[in-house]
Amino acid sequence: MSDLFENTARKADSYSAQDIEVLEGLEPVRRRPGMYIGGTDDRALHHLVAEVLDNAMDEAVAGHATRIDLELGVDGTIMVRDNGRGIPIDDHPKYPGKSALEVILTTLHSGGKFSNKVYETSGGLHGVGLSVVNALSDRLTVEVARERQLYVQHYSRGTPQGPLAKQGGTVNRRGTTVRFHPDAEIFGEAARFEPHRLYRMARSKAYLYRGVEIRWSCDPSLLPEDSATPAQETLHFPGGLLDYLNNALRDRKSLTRTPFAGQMEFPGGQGRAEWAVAWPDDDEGFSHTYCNTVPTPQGGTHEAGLRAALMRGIKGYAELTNNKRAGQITHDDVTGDACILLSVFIREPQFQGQTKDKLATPEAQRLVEAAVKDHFDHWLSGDLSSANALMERLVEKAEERARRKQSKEMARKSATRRLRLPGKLADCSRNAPEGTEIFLVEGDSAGGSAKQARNRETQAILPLRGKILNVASASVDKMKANQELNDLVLALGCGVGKDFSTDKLRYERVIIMTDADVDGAHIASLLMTFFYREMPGLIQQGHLYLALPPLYRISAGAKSVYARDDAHREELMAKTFKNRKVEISRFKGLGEMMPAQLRETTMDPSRRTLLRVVVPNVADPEERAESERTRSLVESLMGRKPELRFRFIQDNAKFVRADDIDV
Ligand SMILES: Nc1ncnc2c1ncn2[C@@H]1O[C@H](COP(=O)(O)OP(=O)(O)OP(=O)(O)O)[C@@H](O)[C@H]1O
Repeated sequence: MSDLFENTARKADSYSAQDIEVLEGLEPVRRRPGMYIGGTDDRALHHLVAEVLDNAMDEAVAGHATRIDLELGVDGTIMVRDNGRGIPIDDHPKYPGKSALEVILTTLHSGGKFSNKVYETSGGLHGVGLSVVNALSDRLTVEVARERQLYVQHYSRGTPQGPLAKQGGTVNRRGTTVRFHPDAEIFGEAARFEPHRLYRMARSKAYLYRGVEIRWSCDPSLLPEDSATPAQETLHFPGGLLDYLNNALRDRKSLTRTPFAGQMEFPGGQGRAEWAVAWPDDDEGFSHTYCNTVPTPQGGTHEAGLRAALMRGIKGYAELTNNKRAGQITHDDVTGDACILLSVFIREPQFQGQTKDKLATPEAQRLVEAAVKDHFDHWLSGDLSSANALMERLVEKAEERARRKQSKEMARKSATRRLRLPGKLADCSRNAPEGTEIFLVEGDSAGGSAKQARNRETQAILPLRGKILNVASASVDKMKANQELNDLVLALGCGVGKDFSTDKLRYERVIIMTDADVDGAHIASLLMTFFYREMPGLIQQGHLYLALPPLYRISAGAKSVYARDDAHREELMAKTFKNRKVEISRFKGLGEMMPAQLRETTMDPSRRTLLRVVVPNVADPEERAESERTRSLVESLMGRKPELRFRFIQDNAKFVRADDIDV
């Protein structure tokens, strides 16, 4: 033991300035690629291409390039070429003797998109994309054709392999070409680009900006035999997002004669939005949104703006046509099953993270909503038969939902009547399970206090008499004959074993509330074992909780506080009542507490602490081993030794994650 302390002490001693690393240049990218491209998996690998393609797109959207080539070579090399201005190759004023190109490729946060001077709206904004791709490629070559000269520089893992070299004159060429091959040290030997993903990426870029032609090509040997992805295609869509939508829908039927599509400049040169929305008859919707041609798979403020405009338009139309049935239509009815394409171009967008999955610019919501709203109103009133067909479907959806809800409530009510609930259950008065809870308490006297302490509307009490049967060591017949367990199953309503279904669960939360002593812990563990074996779904879906009643009341003068256990008591005495004379009373059980105390400490949702009971999920490969461990632990603990059980509960209580604690 003392050796251990000495070693630890020595380690602490030797922790000094020399342990503090400062990562220079592109080293942090290679050391922590996840921070820059969200991981090293397939998605991250393809993100490299997006970074380079986005630069070419920015150049096109800014009006300087009209053509982009994207090529996947047989050895997995990517080439992106544009006919734009070309990355500047003159010396950078801050780094004499180094070209701007080299600075861009070897320095994080260098770029021309921090202001709106060179690019009005751009997908790039952090000035790291190209340097990150460079850092994570074992080979990268840039060619820049500017002012009739071709310049070339080679890199490997972020380091230049020679100076920027003049390669001679070019008459017809201009623009930037980047060729790179991802580093297997980072992405693994098996990492491969998937042609169909790259093709789709190129195609959506072409849809997003009509002014560009993207030439896609890939070595045919890389395509699977029956692949729908072409080896070569020139992508150019003068119809923009409407082309995109028509292509995505193909011959699926829509509720309206034409999709709702349009584009609009934002006032004051703040950018613009383009959209295309269809409501397919089959209700199989999707939503693809973009900002400055960067896909935002998690949506964001621009998408929220579009959804709000559509919702407001529908509500307005319902009012205009005096449609009384439309009152219950929700956002989800309007846009949940729609096919949505939205592309915005705005200055200085704010995204979440370098992979830019979600747009966070707050104004985007207002801008998009205002841009779309009038168009939508006109569109609805311009084709009444389409508008009415759409309204009819939305009303149907809302009514269907209301019917389902009602029948669920009815089922619960009639189930209550039919079931003849156990006589000792003090049920709550609310009919729907949402927001309700049932407390399983130990014995009639605790049950009495709990009944007085509860909120009648949402809290039900089921007192269980004495120790319930230990299901881990009982036969099925014995279990079926057990009155306490039968009452419990009846009260919950959700069935048991194979018949279990959370849909029928009569309460949102099932809370085990036993005394804060060894006996209480034993009963709690018996109940948990029962649920674990007979209603595992109840635990997996997060319905089972443990209440944490106090064991002590500590008071001095008018002030009193409650402590869960001995350690908590000591902590409170030291913190709250330093050197003061205190009176400590120990509760013999919940039945001894005043209802007001029980409410305040254990039952009132706004003041209590609950522990959610969690188990590893056997269906999840990563949790399977852990799940197996839990199973054998329960089996072995629920046999003969109460002390072990008590420890089991305490240990588990300690391991509950913070987000599982419901205060
Ligand atoms: N194809 C290109 N044509 C012209 N300039 C380019 C091109 N690619 C990159 N650049 C210049 O290099 C700079 C740095 O590019 P990089 O990809 O590293 O970052 P970014 O695009 O500014 O921002 P982000 O990190 O968000 O992608 C750009 O801002 C632009 O000035």
